[in-house]
Amino acid sequence: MKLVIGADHGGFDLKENIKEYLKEQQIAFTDYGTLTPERCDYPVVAKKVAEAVADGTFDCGILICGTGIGIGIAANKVHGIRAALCHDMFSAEYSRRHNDANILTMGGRVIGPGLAREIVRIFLNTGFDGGRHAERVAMITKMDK
Ligand SMILES: O=C(CO)[C@H](O)[C@H](O)[C@H](O)COP(=O)(O)O
Repeated sequence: MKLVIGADHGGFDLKENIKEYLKEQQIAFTDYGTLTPERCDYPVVAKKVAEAVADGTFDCGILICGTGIGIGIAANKVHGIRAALCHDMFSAEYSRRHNDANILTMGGRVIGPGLAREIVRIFLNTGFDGGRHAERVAMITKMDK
């Protein structure tokens, strides 16, 4: 699985923490920034990460801003992206099982690293259920065009 991660300044600290977790778990990833805690614009990193997932460079992504909302709104503008804001484990599981989410978004000013790590673990280890959910996801993809 090829994974890309990105954040703005509001998600920087949580991104760094999640990177440590991924290293501990020996999960390879690429960091598309931001690489410092200086203020920056979340649509820029959202676009970079979302386009790289949409074109198949990566299988999935993790995007973090202050709330997880703005970066997810921006990512979902890219055709083929299903970015899901998850701040609990149930949502993380079902964003994969029912929505085939390909980007997880979280808010670094909303949740702590312990919960965020669990959310990442579930997101990365849960598959898509397919069936009726695939038909619904196809309807969403059609709306993209
Ligand atoms: O866009 C956001 C809200 O969805 C993010 O939380 C940003 O990180 C936040 O807006 C940044 O705000 P700041 O006042 O520039 O730090």
